[in-house]
Amino acid sequence: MSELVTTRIRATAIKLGLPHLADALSAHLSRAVAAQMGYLDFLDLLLEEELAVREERRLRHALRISKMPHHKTLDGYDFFYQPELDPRRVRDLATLAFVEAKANAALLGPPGVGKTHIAVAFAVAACRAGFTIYFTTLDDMVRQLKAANAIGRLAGKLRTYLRPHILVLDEVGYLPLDRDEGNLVFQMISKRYEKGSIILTSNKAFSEWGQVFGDEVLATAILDRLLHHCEVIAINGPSYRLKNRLAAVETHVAVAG
Ligand SMILES: Nc1ncnc2c1ncn2[C@@H]1O[C@H](COP(=O)(O)OP(=O)(O)OP(=O)(O)O)[C@@H](O)[C@H]1O
Repeated sequence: MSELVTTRIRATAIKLGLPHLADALSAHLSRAVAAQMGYLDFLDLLLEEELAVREERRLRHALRISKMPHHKTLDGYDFFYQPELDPRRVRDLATLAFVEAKANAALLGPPGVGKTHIAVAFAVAACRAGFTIYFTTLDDMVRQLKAANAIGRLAGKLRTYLRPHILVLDEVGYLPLDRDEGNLVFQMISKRYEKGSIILTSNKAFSEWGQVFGDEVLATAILDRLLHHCEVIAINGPSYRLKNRLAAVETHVAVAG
């Protein structure tokens, strides 16, 4: 192909918003010539690669704006460390049927068992599948909603938590809320009810949520909406944060003995 035509295709690709195709054209041409590729295969290769590059860019952007603290996946989760947790159940949930159904998932258990890890793994899988995610701790969300409410901007701020397909609500129960704060959480949960998924993590049993939200009636109303369509996973095991420390102590005891 003449240099003139290549230059024209590159310019057209840029005008059409296909910058990767423009960049990679020469390299692809050489490969196509070397492999004696047919016209259709060549076009297929160009379009597939443009799509892959776009998808990668979309994913990077979506992960960045999700505010997730990391992007861990189930591949990095050691199920042997939590033998009471059924890996099939967790992997089933990672297929995201509950997200399609606009249902919720709750991960309950003591500190360090990997509740956030698994919540993020679900969210990363969902992000790959094209769902939008927003990650927050309960405490941070309440602070943001309170500040917005104080200046008459509650409705706008609520939208941050209502818009994404999935809201990851981390660390429910770590700090108790007063009744007004609990009420802000209720507003968010009732507006999301059957409209979008919440994946939450909590170190408190549902029976203790009255203390978390500063009011038994309010906690019941929140739980009623949250649990109507909800997958609950309880992880009862040791903290992974202590794994190496416990192993070191055991070695020390064995050596000393
Ligand atoms: N079974 C596991 N396999 C691999 N890594 C794990 C496992 N469990 C936890 N971790 C890791 O241990 C650290 C703590 O886990 P994570 O924050 O998910 O726990 P958590 O249950 O949410 O704790 P907390 O309630 O204190 O926030 C993270 O780095 C996480 O990736």
